[in-house]
Amino acid sequence: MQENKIIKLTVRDVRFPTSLEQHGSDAMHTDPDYSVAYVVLETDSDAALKGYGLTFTVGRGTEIVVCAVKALSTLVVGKTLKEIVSDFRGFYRLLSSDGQMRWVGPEKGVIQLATAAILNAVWDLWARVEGKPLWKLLVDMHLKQTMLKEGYPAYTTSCAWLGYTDQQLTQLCSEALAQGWTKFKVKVGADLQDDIRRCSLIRKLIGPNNTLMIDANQRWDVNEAITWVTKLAEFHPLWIEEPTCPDDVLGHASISKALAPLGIGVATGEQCHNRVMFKQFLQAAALQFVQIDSCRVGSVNENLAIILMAAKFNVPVCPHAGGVGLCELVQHLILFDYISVSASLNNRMCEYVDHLHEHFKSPTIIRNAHYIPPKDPGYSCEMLEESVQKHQYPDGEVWRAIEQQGKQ
Ligand SMILES: C[C@H](O)[C@@H](O)CC(=O)C(=O)O
Ligand SMILES: [Mg+2]
Repeated sequence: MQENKIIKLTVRDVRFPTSLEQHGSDAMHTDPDYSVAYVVLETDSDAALKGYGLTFTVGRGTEIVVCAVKALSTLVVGKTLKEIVSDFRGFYRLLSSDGQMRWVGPEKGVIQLATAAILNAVWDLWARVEGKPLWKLLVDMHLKQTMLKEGYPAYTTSCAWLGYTDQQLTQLCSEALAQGWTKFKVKVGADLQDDIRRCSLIRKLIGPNNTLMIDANQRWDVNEAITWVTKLAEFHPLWIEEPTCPDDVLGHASISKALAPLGIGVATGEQCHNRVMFKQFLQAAALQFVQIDSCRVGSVNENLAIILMAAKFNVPVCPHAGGVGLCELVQHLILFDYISVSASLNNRMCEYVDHLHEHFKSPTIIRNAHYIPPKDPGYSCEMLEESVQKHQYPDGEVWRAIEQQGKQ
């Protein structure tokens, strides 16, 4: 953005004689003349570029607001737009909390109306500089910008699949740490001693401040889940995922209740078959992390409903993406959740597994353990035709080769 130094502020008292025809009259304001204190900001960059702002008044008194605008104008003139918008909160406070002016407010009455007129002009100027109507500037700003710049936080499951050896686990986890990953999911549930060893290994590798999650893929019954996870509590997992049968809403509620004092939440959703199930899980406080899945329920439509319900219950959405193509698709949904629904990254992250992306036309882009918003049109579902042909079952060359090997 250009600097756009504000070099001049003019303010005028503009009144319309609406009282003559009783337009706008009410029980208390019987003779309003609709009026504005009208502000124009000029910049040094382009004579045609101006910011226009106003505040509404009802006739007499507008001159007092005009005076207040003039009194505040010294806080604006001489500042660059860049300076203002890079610390808009600071600028807002400068205007609303000026050490001497605030006595005739603070943040109310004439001084507040004057502040509104000036700030409206600054917003107008900014939107014009960006070439957007204000609503679009607002919609696009911050959240979307943050996503475009930093991406959506991801966690990795690829270091600790259940079938990996300790050596693999150590190597993959060390590599992931070096790449900037801070959140790790470990598969558990088959053998408690193995789980203790693997979780201890990972916790040592990642240190106390990184995040660990555990995933049992429905292996236990309810009481078993509680006992087992209690024994893993010393590794401080953020959540236990799919502790039991994915249809057992009340079972999940019992597990949630039992594990809450240990600071462990319950995550589920990858096998939750529709929005009604999610509704019940949410109503029963049976989960603390909603794991939407782009391919389990009825596509975007049903996932939007689930995202909105999660927001209503104030439960974070942390999508499931362990599979082929799931990362590609679900990244769109979690960006929607952040930009248009939750506006929060608190306890939120999207799963990432580092497998098979090379078969997609627009594979996910991960930078510094964050999903970078996809730019290509569409839902990122398109696969490379060559990959599809090679992997088509049972006649694709990959499967034919495997079959041949089996026969030898
Ligand atoms: C069979 C899948 O890999 C499953 O283990 C994925 C999963 O549970 C997850 O990513 O979470
Ligand atoms: Mg899982």
